Amino acid sequence: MDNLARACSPLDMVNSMVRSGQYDMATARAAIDAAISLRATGGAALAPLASAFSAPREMPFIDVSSNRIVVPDREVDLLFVLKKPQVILLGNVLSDEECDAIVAHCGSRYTRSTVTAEADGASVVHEGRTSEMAFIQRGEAEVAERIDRRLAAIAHWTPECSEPFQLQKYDKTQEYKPHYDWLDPDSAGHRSHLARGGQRLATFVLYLSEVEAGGGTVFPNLGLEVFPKKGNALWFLNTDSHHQPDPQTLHGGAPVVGGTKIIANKWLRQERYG
Ligand SMILES: O=C(O)CCC(=O)C(=O)O
Ligand SMILES: [Fe+2]
Repeated sequence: MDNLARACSPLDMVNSMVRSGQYDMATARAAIDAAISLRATGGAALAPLASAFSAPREMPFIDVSSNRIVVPDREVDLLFVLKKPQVILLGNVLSDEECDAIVAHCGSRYTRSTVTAEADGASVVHEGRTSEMAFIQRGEAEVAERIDRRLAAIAHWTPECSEPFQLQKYDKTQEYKPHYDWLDPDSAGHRSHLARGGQRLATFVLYLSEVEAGGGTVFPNLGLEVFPKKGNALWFLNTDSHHQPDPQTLHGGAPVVGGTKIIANKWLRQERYG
């Protein structure tokens, strides 16, 4: 109640409770919802108010019980599954035409890629990420909306709880050195990003171009390298089931040796991202 009075966000409080190791996600959410209800009624009674949290369930998930995943507008192939941390390669997620349409839509709007500065959360150029990037905002392109809905169906997670597509274009020698996609709750700079939509629970990397040589997505701690293939999508969970960062998810984009690699990132958040 004190924290609520000091206007900490409900999500911040839930994440802190879970990090303390004393509560699981569901218990922490229920406790914060109850405290909010109590506060709204002046402490008189527990009114059944709507939850402060918008996410539909605890974690996004992909159904791996069958080798084909059927979503309303496509049949997707399950190519491999790594159990822990969960890394899944999906085939036939996008058609060639869809990949080309997304790339064409972004045309020449790329700028040098940035990373989030730990000190203040600013977007800064970094020697570890030498690619160029472009964004597709929500509602901007029909093809992006369609793929957004498809990914939402595959991952059982509402598109509202995800970031807009971020494209990355790597020419020869360009790379993204190993890093984490999760936001670090102990970094002042990341906290402002966490305040908008919460943690990045899962990542989709959509491969939009064929690459002649190099450019694999590498996981140094797992001894894994996934090579880009147009229309495929790589998925991994960035956190455990309690939404806590998983250090095993260290990954990067290896230098491109021949051709141009273009990917679209889609990050699924804990809460509505807007
Ligand atoms: O280029 C890749 O394969 C991975 C890109 C990546 O990890 C990122 O943009 O966060
Ligand atoms: Fe990444």
